Parts: sequence; C-alpha cells; structure tokens
Amino acid sequence: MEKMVIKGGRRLTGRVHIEGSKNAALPIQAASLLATVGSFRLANVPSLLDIITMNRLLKFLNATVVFDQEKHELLLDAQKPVANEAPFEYVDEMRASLLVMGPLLARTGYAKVALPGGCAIGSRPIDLHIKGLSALGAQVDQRDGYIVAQADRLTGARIYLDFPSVGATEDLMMAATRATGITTIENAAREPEIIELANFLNKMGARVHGAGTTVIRIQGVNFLHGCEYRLMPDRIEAGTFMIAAAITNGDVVVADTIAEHNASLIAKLEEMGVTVVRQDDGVRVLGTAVLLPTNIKTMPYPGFPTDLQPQISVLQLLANGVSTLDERIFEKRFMHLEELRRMNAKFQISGPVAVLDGPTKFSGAEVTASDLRAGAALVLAGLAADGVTQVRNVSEIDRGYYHFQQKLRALGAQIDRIDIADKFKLSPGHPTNETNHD
Ligand SMILES: CC(=O)N[C@H]1[C@@H](OP(=O)(O)OP(=O)(O)OC[C@H]2O[C@@H](n3ccc(=O)[nH]c3=O)[C@H](O)[C@@H]2O)O[C@H](CO)[C@@H](O)[C@@H]1O
Ligand SMILES: C=C(OP(=O)(O)O)C(=O)O
Repeated sequence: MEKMVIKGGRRLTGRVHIEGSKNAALPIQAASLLATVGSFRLANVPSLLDIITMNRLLKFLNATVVFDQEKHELLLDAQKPVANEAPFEYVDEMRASLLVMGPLLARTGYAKVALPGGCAIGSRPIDLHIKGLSALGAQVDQRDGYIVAQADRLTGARIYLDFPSVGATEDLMMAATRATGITTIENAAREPEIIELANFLNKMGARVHGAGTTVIRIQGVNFLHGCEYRLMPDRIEAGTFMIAAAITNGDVVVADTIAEHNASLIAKLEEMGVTVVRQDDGVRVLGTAVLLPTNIKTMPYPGFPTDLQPQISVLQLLANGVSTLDERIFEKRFMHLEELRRMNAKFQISGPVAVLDGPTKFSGAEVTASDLRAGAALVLAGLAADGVTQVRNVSEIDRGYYHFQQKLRALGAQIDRIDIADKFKLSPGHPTNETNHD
C-alpha cells in the first residue's frame, strides 16, 4: 500500500507530455477479439493498470498479448479460437471489461461475462447494452452474477439509446460489425473515443459511418482482420494537467494533446481568468492570481466531461466567490468533496448539485482516493495547500495516470510516493534520489 505525499505551494512550470488515451485503448483492445485473420500492432498505448487488466482478460480468452511498456507498444493476436466466458476475477477490477461482450458474441455467437458490479462513482447499470444486443437478435439473460448472450447470427437493427452511453455505443458498434445487414445506433455517444474506435474498426475492414454524430450506421461484414494503429492522446490526462497548471498559478505547456478535445474545459478555464494558448501540438496554460467563480454542469461530449469534474472542483473552490457544480452523469461522483472538507473546503451538496464556497485556503491533511479521478483531484488540492497532504489508495490513480507524481515533480511540484507500511522507505520504481525541490 502506497500513498502520495505532497507539500503544497509550488508553482508548476515547464512542459508535460501526454500519453495515449486509456479510454480509447480499452475498447480497441476488446475489439481485437473480432479479428480472425492477422494481428495488431498498437502504438502510443499508455502503461497503465487498466490496460494491463484488459490484457490479462484477453490472455485468459486465448489471445496472444505482448506489451512493451517502455515503447508503449501492444501486439495482439486473436486468430486462434477464443474462449467466450469471462469469470468474475477477470472483470471485477474494471468496468470496461464488459466491452468484450459485443466482440465475443459477434465472433462466437455466445458470450458469458461476469457483471462488473457497482463502483465508487455510481450504480452504472448495463440495460442499454442488453437492450441493444437484444435488438440485434441476441437472447440476453442475467443470471448468477453473469450476463449471458447468445445468437446464431446477429441481424442489423435500429437501436435508440435512451442515454448516449459511451460503453453501450462501443459495445453495440463492435457487435454490429459482424451482423447481417445494417445497424443504426441513434442517440449514440459522440466522445472522441467513439470516433477512435470507429476508425480502428474500419481499419480492421468494418464499415462504420457517422461516428462523432448522434447516428452511427454500421454495415455488417463477413470477417475482420488485424491492423496497425496509433492511439490518440488522453484528453482526461491532458485536462488534469491543464487544471494543475491553473491551480498553482503556473505556466505549463501540455504537449502532445488535441486542444479541441478539451474545448469545454478550455472555455471554463478562460471564464475563470486562466489564459489558454492553443499551440500546434497542445496548449500552454497560464494561471492567474485571481480566479473567478464559474458554474459547471457535466454532460455527454461535447459537454463538460464528468472525468474532469473532481479536478475542476478544486479550482472552483480556489475561486473568489461561489461556484456551482452540477454532476449529471454519475450520481455518486462527489466523494472527493467529503475528503476535501478535511482540507478546509466549504460546500453544500443537494442532489446532483454542489455549491462550492470559495476562496478556499486549503490546508494539508490525510485523505483517501475513492476512485481514479477523485484521487487526481486530491493530489491537485495538495499542490495548492498549506502544509503536507497525504493521499491514500494511490493504486486508483495508477489506473489512469502514468508516472503521475514524476510528471508533477518534473514541473516543480514537491511530491513523493511512499510505502504506508514504512513511511520512511520510498517504494521501488520511485527512486529516493530525485532532486529535492526544497
Ligand atoms: C472506460 C471508459 O471509457 N470509461 C468512461 C465511460 O464509462 P461508461 O461507458 O461506463 O459510461 P457511460 O457513458 O456508459 O455512462 C453514462 C451514464 O449512462 C448510464 N448508463 C450506461 C449504460 C447503461 O446500459 N445504462 C445506463 O443507464 C450510466 O449509469 C451513466 O449514468 O464513459 C463515462 C462517461 O463519459 C466516463 O466517465 C468513463 O471514464
Ligand atoms: C471512470 C473512469 O473509468 P471507468 O469507466 O473504467 O471506471 C475514468 O476513467 O475516469
């Protein structure tokens, strides 16, 4: 068990490189199960716990997986017959494991996947996956903690999603690539990760049109093959560092990212008085001494992303006045606020809305990361706090951030990662001889 220890008060300056996108990689890893011919070479794959968790599941399902974490290159091959049952121990750690459902069903006519269960950000039902797969002609049952789907042949259909779910859009898009005839997904999610998956599927020989709009049309094909693909940058990692720069009144170039993917965040940062300069390969973020309050509502893309809500809440708490935060995607995504209370934050929560009372003078405290983005937000609060902040449960942060504390250190933060069992011993992979910024 490790924790991050942050001594606040440092201004972040410099340049930070952004990794490939975790949330684009996961469905693409799952989609590799659809290819009966050829293998895959994926570039710019982030070395993250979630990617490794998905690799473990693919291996269990009989795919060949070689991940060069130094080179960020992932080789996948699913040409051998695949298994089509994913037991609980392979899916319980990560929600996105459910994404193997569509590909396995499309390829083998049967899929049995353990239900990933609820998590720290809300109940996360899967009714839209079930509704969509049923519309494609599958018989879908939920029993003994598993979702079981079978179909002799999937048939193209018109599917309307009651909510533009990212996961359901991805799952159904993958299943429909091998269905007979045409599938249309209406009210589809429009996230950049959806476009990325469609591009990848098309490189595999699929015929997917309209990704990035609310209607996706998929013409089924007889087989899919391997390909080479380079993943897009991670917009949530980029957004987190943009907010970190603003929180510390810093001057940071967030490099190797696509500014348009974070247009909603940039609009909000600018409203708060932060300067964001778009550059060829990313953005430069210049903080301000006087942050203005702002109201934010999370929404499906291109609205403000829920995955940046905990992080932006820290900036809102620093602003001069009252801000509101309206969380419309996940009902339990305010867990970080209760932790921030220990650090002096003042707020009231009423249903999905938090009223944040700034400006906060954060003071260091011992806090716990309830989930991935909550963990990132607590670290960011630590950067702005007086004194020392200790963030526990950092394995949550490892799910989605590669070398988080090393990157923050390189920008000037005073941050360490230590083993809780021995608070004086730094953990392996986190060397003791890094420059001390004191
Ligand atoms: C691996 C990955 O890409 N994860 C992202 C993905 O999660 P994920 O794909 O799980 O999120 P969804 O877009 O599906 O969920 C959005 C909303 O739809 C609801 N819903 C979803 C499916 C369903 O069958 N029924 C239903 O009601 C959920 O409860 C939630 O309220 O999109 C979320 C919303 O941008 C992000 O926070 C996650 O980081
Ligand atoms: C919520 C996230 O991931 P997941 O959907 O895998 O829980 C996230 O990346 O912030």
